[in-house]
Amino acid sequence: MKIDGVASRTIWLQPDGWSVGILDQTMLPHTIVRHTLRTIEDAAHAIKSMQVRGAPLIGVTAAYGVALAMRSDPSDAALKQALGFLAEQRPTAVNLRWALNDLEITLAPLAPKARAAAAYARAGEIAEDDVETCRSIGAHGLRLIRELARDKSGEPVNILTHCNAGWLACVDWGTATSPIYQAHDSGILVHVWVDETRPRCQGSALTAFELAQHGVPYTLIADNAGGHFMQRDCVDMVIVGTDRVTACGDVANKIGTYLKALAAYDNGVPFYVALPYSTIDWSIERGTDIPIEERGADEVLRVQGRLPDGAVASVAISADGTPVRNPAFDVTPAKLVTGFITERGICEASRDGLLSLYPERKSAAA
Ligand SMILES: CSC[C@@H](O)[C@@H](O)C(=O)COP(=O)(O)O
Repeated sequence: MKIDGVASRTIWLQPDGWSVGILDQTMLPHTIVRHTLRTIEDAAHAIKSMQVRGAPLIGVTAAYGVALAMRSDPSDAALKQALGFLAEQRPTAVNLRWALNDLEITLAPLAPKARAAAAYARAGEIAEDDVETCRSIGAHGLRLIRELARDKSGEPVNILTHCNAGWLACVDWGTATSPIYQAHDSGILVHVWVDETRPRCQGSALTAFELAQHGVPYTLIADNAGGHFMQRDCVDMVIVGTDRVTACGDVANKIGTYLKALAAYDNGVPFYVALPYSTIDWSIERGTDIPIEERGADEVLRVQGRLPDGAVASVAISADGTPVRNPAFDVTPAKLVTGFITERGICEASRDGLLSLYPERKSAAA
């Protein structure tokens, strides 16, 4: 997708052929800052500090992190350490572990001297695969939006989304936003309700930014406003992303997603979750078994924004010493999800639904 009219990705190999460029998402929307990752520590820091974030992008960054590690030490011990170190940076998005597992399977059988080149090649493939996967998610989701548009008599289809499951969370296109971009590009009128998504404001800082850059009409709303707009018939569908879907279809996503799903259920609004195959955790049955990341109190106690003089600053919004809990994700039970939009098509949010699209998993999931 584009920033200021220039085709951009969230992560790329630099022209030197080994260091890795990223867009720093902690500085958006106020400043466009790009960094270069040169070591595994740089990659781990980028994931932990959320310079890169979003389930698919975390996975791609981890893959490049292994490549950077193999460049300096391709031994068995270094490989094991790199995989363990990167895995512990963020616990909920299963794509991180999925990518590391893939790299382990690719690299472990190789002679150490072959590992760095193989790791770069595989990281590049994972990145390209993510682009194609997200493009396909969009093509399938577009059918749903097109159907809704038929009943709108020229009015826009109103889609609510939570957090950022856009191209900034992936390499390109996004998961939840890909159907929206493809609908917009094919001339269907769409309008997006963008949840602010406290505490880190991925909605106001990132989703609003990327929709504006692509020219998609949107309105930013406070997190608590979604239910109100659903009651007033202002939301035709909800599309969100996810960090992990269990084998029976429970969905972990950014904190607050569950409340949106409840409101959608109560108001008969279709609630779709867009995801790539790498987000399905076939080893977990119930959403309650998904590890939920707890983040620092400052994210709740403070907000970051731009001051009148243009400087970006963080300010306190609560009294010093205020006790805080800050779970970064919640779980939406499958029964509240209308369907999954995947790169293979759309299915019911259930074990049978998932297996209808991924029949090769039948023996593993039995
Ligand atoms: C396609 S991204 C899907 C999810 O990763 C996204 O909705 C989300 O919750 C991101 O959380 P974040 O904490 O910003 O990494």
